[in-house]
Amino acid sequence: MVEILRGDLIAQRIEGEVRDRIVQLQQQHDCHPALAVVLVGEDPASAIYVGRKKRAAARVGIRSIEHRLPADTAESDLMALIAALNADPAVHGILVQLPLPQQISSDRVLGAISPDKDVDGFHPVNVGRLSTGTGGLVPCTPLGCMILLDQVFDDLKGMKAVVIGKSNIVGKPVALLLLERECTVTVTHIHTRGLPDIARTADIIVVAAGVPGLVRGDWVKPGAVVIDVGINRVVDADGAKRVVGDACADEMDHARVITPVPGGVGPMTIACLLSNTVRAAEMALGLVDAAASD
Ligand SMILES: Nc1nc(=O)c2c([nH]1)NC[C@@H]1CN(c3ccc(C(=O)N[C@@H](CCC(=O)O)C(=O)O)cc3)C=[N+]21
Repeated sequence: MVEILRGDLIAQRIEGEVRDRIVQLQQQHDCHPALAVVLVGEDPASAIYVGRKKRAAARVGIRSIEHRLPADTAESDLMALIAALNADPAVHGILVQLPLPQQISSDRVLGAISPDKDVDGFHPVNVGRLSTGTGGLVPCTPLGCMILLDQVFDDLKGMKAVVIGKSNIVGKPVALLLLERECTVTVTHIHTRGLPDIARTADIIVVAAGVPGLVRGDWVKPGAVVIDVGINRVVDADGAKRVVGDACADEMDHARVITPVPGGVGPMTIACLLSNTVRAAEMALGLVDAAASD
């Protein structure tokens, strides 16, 4: 019988650890970690995610400062806000919610965030550090996936991992983290020829393709572990709205472990955002080095 790995429960444990570190920072350094969340436009899904991040920050004692800008904001105005947040010593983390409206270049915006405040880990300096295994702030969803795998395995060395999806926010960074742990990593995507056969070779499948139910039961070797990053809003045959992952959850009985959607990777992403914010505050105080691996 497949084990359902409850990310929401592990996220609660991480939140507890983050809360303890914040108490230390407050008592020993009079430091109050703060996260600036920038939301441009009215995308309803983005508004929901930002709301979740704010509530989670409040639970652990992180001050969250929300900046809501209209959908027609000029790139230069957003850049000016980022410059002000970079310069503000009371702000430890900056998150610009993606996607951005089309008149704004997300590459330029992400590149303008100070790498030391880049709690998403999307700045090219942090991408470079990740690719050379020299620390930096690591993207939240990939970090959450690795913590989930650490619940299953003592050591990932020598495992065969297949990543499905090649995005900058999940597929590429999670592949680098798996490689750093000495997995043999194959990065694939929806255009990969023979994808089911490749997936069947995997001990670990991480799927972040944004295609509901892409990974079928017969893509998964018996005993494999499936980390499902997909969050897809679908309408059932009976008209009910549901959130489903990129794997067919009801075809995974022969797998060793699968992460549920919702309640799997999503809550881990938020817990890792909180943990990155505390790490940014610790870095600002000189308590940890940006080059440290944790
Ligand atoms: N700069 C930036 N950083 C991000 O990290 C970022 C972003 N932009 N844009 C959008 C995506 C999406 N994302 C999610 C976070 C948590 C859940 C989450 O907690 N999901 C719950 C609820 C799912 C639901 O019902 O909607 C779950 O999976 O259990 C989902 C999605 C962060 N993102």
